[in-house]
Amino acid sequence: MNFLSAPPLAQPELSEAKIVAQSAHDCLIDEVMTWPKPGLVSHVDSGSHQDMSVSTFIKSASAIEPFFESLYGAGHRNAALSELRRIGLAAERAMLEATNGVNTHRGAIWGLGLLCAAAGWRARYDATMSCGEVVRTVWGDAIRATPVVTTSNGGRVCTQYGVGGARLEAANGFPVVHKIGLATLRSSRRANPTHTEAARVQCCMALIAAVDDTNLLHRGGVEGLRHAQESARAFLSDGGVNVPGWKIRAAAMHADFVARNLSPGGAADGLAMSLFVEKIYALNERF
Ligand SMILES: CC(C)(COP(=O)(O)OP(=O)(O)OC[C@H]1O[C@@H](n2cnc3c(N)ncnc32)[C@H](O[C@H]2O[C@H](COP(=O)(O)OP(=O)(O)OP(=O)(O)O)[C@@H](O)[C@H]2O)[C@@H]1O)[C@@H](O)C(=O)NCCC(=O)NCCS
Ligand SMILES: Nc1ncnc2[nH]cnc12
Repeated sequence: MNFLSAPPLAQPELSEAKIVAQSAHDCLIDEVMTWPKPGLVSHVDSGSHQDMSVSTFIKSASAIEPFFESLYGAGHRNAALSELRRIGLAAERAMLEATNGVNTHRGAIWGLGLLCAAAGWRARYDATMSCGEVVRTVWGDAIRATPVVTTSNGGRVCTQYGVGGARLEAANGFPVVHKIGLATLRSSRRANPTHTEAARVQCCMALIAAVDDTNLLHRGGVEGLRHAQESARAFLSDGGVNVPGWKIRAAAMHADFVARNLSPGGAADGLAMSLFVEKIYALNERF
């Protein structure tokens, strides 16, 4: 259906919006409760971070959940990016209040927020499109037209190193989330349906190998990014989580990233987003 000629506005089913927001929240929790993720915060330790722990992430995830519901509603009424931005900025303020000023989930608010809006849009207009395709088709041009913020860590390194970062990933419809993250989760689950944490670790490693993560560039420059990507590729080509001893190898990689102060925050967001689209497509029949 052409969404510009859609019938008069219908209110989204409240339960759909709540289920989607709760799913986004649960995926953030599943992400942080995954170990070993190199350099990242988990229930085991705080990785390369001094100012946050698992409890900071749990508080942050609860604080931002209501905004995912609003973003679903905004997508359902085909709102412009400026409206999504207003809700996203309010979510960032709620996150900072809950964490005493620590940036836990800015990238996740952006990515999961747009995907929640896409879930609302596709529930109303065209459920055959993936959430990523919806983001690209409906809001992609507006995202591209938004100037790069030169004051954020991500914005600065995007300008310095000529990478696209979180903005371009979104404008392109989150190809890495769908082609790498979701694909890795699905193949890991097929290979070993009961090893749920191992599937998340494998997904995180595949994303580290593929993403030009602006957090890695911010903390380690090009050398840090390359080291992280090569370490993740070596982990995967040595059999990843499908061979005995994988946890020891992943834990050693975690210790190496901590020693180098590297943190792939963009890949962590990508893991939460991959878990989210997997969940949404599985729930699809209910919507
Ligand atoms: C357009 C925005 C995404 C702004 O992005 P920008 O690049 O300008 O700025 P950042 O906020 O610095 O970066 C965005 C975060 O996205 C994650 N990320 C990194 N690389 C990628 C990638 N290649 N693809 C996708 N996502 C990526 C990453 O998030 C994680 O890191 C955060 C911690 O970062 P930081 O504070 O820098 O971390 P530290 O290393 O600890 O810093 P120091 O202590 O050294 O200072 C954490 O939140 C993770 O989630 C990047 O950081 C967008 O945010 C925006 O415009 N928002 C406005 C609201 C809006 O329009 N919303 C729309 C609908 S919701
Ligand atoms: N688990 C995690 N550790 C550090 N940064 C993150 N950004 C998103 N999730 C993260």
